[in-house]
Amino acid sequence: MNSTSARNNTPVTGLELRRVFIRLNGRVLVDIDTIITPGEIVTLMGPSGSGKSSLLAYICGTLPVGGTAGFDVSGQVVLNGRGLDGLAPQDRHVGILFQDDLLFPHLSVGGNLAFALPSIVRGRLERRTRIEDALESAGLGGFADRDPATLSGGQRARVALMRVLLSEPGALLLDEPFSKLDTELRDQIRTFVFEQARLRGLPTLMVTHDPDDGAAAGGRIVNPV
Ligand SMILES: Nc1ncnc2c1ncn2[C@@H]1O[C@H](COP(=O)(O)OP(=O)(O)OP(=O)(O)O)[C@@H](O)[C@H]1O
Repeated sequence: MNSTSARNNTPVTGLELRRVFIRLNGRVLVDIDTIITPGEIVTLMGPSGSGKSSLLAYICGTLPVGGTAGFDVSGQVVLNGRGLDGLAPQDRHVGILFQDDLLFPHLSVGGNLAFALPSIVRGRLERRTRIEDALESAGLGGFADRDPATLSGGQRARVALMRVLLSEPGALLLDEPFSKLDTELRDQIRTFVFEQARLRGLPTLMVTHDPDDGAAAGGRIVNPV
């Protein structure tokens, strides 16, 4: 399924959430219809249990749908003109950053990043160069052989972001990725994440409880319903 602008027939770029409804046991958790444009950061705010993470899971293709305890969903998710519904999570090209950095403890920093590189990037040298460039741009030049356990919280957060970006996503989802960082670090990492999202023109949807995150993003603030 393709998405085109009615006016000039050019593909719509960005992340479109078309009349997305998510219900759980008859309760409407999400009712949203919006387009997040390239480089735009939209903040999704709402109380605990209001369906924010469920919406992100739906976009990623990991929401358990149907069955006795499942969610009931309708609508469409379209990324840069390509419909995502029905695609496996790994085929959607949507990157997500969570509250926990989820770095693999048994791999080096470089090993963690290598894991994310698209398989089309072949050749040891090319892979190594991409990893080193990513670390350099995160202010972590020379960290490839480090054990993640020896990194600070801020360094780990930067590696986690680079791991997502190396997978070359078409959109970025942020599920409260700053909430476990202390205030000063939180400001730094938040600024870095937003800079990278804008630099790469990624439509970005950020879930948060914290109004400061929304203010720092400086964009639209939406609610699940
Ligand atoms: N796998 C699941 N199976 C059944 N119910 C679920 C599942 N995941 C979440 N829920 C329920 O769906 C509702 C929405 O949860 P969700 O995690 O999307 O909310 P949230 O707004 O992200 O909450 P929080 O801010 O606390 O993370 C809650 O009532 C939750 O208990």
